[in-house]
Amino acid sequence: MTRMIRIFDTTLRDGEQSPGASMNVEEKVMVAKQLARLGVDIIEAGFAYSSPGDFEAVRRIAQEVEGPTICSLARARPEDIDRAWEALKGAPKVRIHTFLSTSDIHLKHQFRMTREEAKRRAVEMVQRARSYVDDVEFSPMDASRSDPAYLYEVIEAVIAAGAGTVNIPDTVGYAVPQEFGALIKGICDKVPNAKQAVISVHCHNDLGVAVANSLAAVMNGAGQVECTINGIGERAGNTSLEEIVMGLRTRKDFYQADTQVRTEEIAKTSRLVSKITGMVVQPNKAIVGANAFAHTSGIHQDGLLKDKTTYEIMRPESIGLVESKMVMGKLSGRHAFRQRLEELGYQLTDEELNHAFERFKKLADQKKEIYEEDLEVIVSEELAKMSERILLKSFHVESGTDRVPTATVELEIDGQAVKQSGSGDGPVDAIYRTIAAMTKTKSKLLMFGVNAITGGTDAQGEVSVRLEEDGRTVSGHGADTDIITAAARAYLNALNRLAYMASKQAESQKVRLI
Ligand SMILES: CC(=O)SCCNC(=O)CCNC(=O)[C@H](O)C(C)(C)COP(=O)(O)OP(=O)(O)OC[C@H]1O[C@@H](n2cnc3c(N)ncnc32)[C@H](O)[C@@H]1OP(=O)(O)O
Ligand SMILES: CC(C)C(=O)C(=O)O
Repeated sequence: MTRMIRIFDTTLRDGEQSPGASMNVEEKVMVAKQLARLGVDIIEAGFAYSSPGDFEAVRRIAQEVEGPTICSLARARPEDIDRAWEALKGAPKVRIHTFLSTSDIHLKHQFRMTREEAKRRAVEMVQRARSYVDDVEFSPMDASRSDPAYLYEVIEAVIAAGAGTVNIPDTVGYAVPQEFGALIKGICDKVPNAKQAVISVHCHNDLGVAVANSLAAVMNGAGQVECTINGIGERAGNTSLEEIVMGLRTRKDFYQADTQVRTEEIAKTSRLVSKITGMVVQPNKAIVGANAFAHTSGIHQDGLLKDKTTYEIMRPESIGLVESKMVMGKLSGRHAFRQRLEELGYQLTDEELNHAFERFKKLADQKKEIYEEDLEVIVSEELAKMSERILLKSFHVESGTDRVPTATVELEIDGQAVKQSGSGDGPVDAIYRTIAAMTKTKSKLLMFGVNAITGGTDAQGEVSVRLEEDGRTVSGHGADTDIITAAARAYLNALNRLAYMASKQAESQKVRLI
C-alpha cells in the first residue's frame, strides 16, 4: 500500500537562512500562495519572534493562505512560543514548531545546560505550545550527533507532553544515508510511544546527501519530510522539495510512498523562488535545472525521437514544463537535425540533408550551441542552390509629402514577365503590396528589420523579413545601398523560400501516395 508522506515546506524559514535570500512580507505571502497551489501539507512561514517583519509574514500567511497548515518556528523559550501564537491565532490550521538541542556538543558549548535541564525545558515548552494549539512539532536539534539513548528519552517525553510531530534534524548535514535511515528505524522501533506521533526529518546538504538521507528516512518509517524549493537553506541548503517529491513519485514502485504535491506546479514555484530570492538555480540541478530535460548527444536524441522512455524517466510536463529540449551541437546526429529542420518548416531531400548536416557539424565544432538562426543560414545557403521562381527585373517608386506612395514593379515569375502598379502607406509598403498582388501570396509578414552593414549615408543596408504561410515560417534577407531595393529583395527571397518548401512538401506527399 502507498503511504502518503507529508511535505513540510520551510522555504520561508530555513530557505530564507541562505545568505542573501531574505524576503519581505509581500514576497513571502506571494511564495506561500504558490506553495498552497503546489499542494504542500505544511508551510513554515517564518520565525515570529525573530523580527517584526517575520511576525507580520507569519500573521498574514496564516490569515490569507488557504489549504496548508501554517507554522511558526519558536525557540524553547516562553516568549518565543507566545509570540508564535500571537501571529497564528485566529487562523484555521496552525502549528507551533519548537526546538532545542539534544547533542552534548550543543548542550555543553551553546546552551550550557545539562541533559536533564534540556529534557525538562523541551517538555515544558511543548506543553506551553499545546495550551495554545493542538498541532505542535518538536525538533531535537542536532539529533544526528546526539547520543541515541538520550534522544529516544527526549522524544518519548515530548510525545507524552503532546507533540504530534517529532522532527529529527540532521542540523549540520553530518549523517550519511544508511546511518540516518538506521537512526529513524531506531526511533520508530525503540521509542515506546513513537506511533503516537509523526516522525519527520529535516536534512541539510553539507555532504550533498540531504535528499538521499530523507529518502532513507522514508524507507525506515518517516512520515513527514521537511524541505525547501530549489534546496535553498542555511549553508549548503536543505533537502530540495522537487527532488524528494519527484523521487517518491517516480519511484513509487520502490518506496511504496508518495505525496499530495501537484507536481505540475513545480517549475513555476522554482522560478518564483529563484526570482524573489535572487538565488540562481544551477543548470544541472535535478528536476528544475535548465538542463534537466535537455538532451545533447545524437544517440540520446535519436532514442528520444523514437520513444521518450528511452532516455527520460519523467516527462517534463509532469513538473509543468512544456516539453524536453534537444540541444543542437557537435554531438547531435542526423535524426535530431532533420527533426529540428522540420520544426522550422524545412523539408530537405536526403542529399540536401547530408550536405547541410556536414556544414552543421563543421559549424558546431566552432560554436558551443547552434541556434535556429544558424540552422537557417545553413539551410538557406543549401536552398540558394535552387532555381529562383520569382526574379526582380525592375521597380519604380514615387513618394513624397504631397502624394500617395505608388510602386510599379516588373517581375519574372516562372519565366513569364509580369508588370503591375499599386499603392501603399509608404514606399516599402507600396512595393510589398504590389509584389503580394502579383505573386498571389497568402503569406503574413511577421517581422521586418533594417540594419546598416557599414557606416555613413552610403551604408549598405540589410533588410531581414520573416514570413509565415500554412504553418511554415521562413526568413529572407536582402542587402543594397538603396534600402528600398534591399527591402524588395528580402521579400522576394522569403517568397522564393516559401515556394521552394511548398514544392518540396508536395513532392514528398506525391512519393508517399505512390
Ligand atoms: C538550526 C536552525 O536553523 S535554528 C533557526 C535559526 N534561525 C535564526 O536564528 C534566525 C532568527 N534568529 C534571530 O533573529 C535571533 O537569533 C533571535 C531574535 C532569535 C535571538 O536573538 P538574540 O536574543 O540577540 O540572541 P542570539 O541570536 O545572539 O543568541 C541566541 C540565543 O538563543 C538561545 N537559543 C538558541 N536556540 C535556542 C532554543 N532552541 N531554545 C532556547 N534558546 C535557544 C541561545 O542559547 C542564545 O541564548 P543566550 O543569549 O542566553 O546565550
Ligand atoms: C529548527 C531545526 C529543525 C533546524 O532548522 C535544524 O536543525 O536545522
